Amino acid sequence: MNILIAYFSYTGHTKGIARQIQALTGGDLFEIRPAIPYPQDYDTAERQGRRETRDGYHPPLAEPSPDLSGYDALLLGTPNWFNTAAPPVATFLAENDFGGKPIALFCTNGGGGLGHIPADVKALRRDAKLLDSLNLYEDGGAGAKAKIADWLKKNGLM
Ligand SMILES: Cc1cc2nc3c(=O)[nH]c(=O)nc-3n(C[C@H](O)[C@H](O)[C@H](O)COP(=O)(O)O)c2cc1C
Repeated sequence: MNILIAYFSYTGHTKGIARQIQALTGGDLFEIRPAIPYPQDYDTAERQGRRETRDGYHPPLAEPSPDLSGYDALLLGTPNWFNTAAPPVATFLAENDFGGKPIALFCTNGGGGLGHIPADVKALRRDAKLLDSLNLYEDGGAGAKAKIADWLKKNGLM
């Protein structure tokens, strides 16, 4: 099975999870990066993120997405930003047609869990066939690998 692992990460937690998923599945990694990176100062980035999520803004991305036609499933990673997906992930979703292929979300958060991320993803892409989502606190801690493996197995991806 050909798997694409696409993710956005600001402070590195979601990136770390994406790498662990890559090690377990052998899938291809794609980092979703906004054309203009978020400011390094956390508070400034938070203010910008608050504005963008409130306005439903889709920031332009730095690179075009890989050709999705060769993949059987998409594992899509985002931090919880104000209970929704980070804006670059919203751009990625809005710009890409998955043709009904399965999408499994993985999310890292600061205590708010998945928020309404799955429902928001579904609203952006009505054609999406959403599998079970994975939800980890910050970098997932010591138990992350086992949780990731369980989630992959439950979704038939490992
Ligand atoms: C702009 C911004 C908004 C955030 N909003 C939330 C939130 O609403 N709920 C929550 O649980 N965590 C929130 N967080 C914390 C992140 O979801 C959490 O630290 C996550 O693991 C960061 O992933 P990353 O390191 O891949 O960027 C927010 C962080 C940022 C920068």
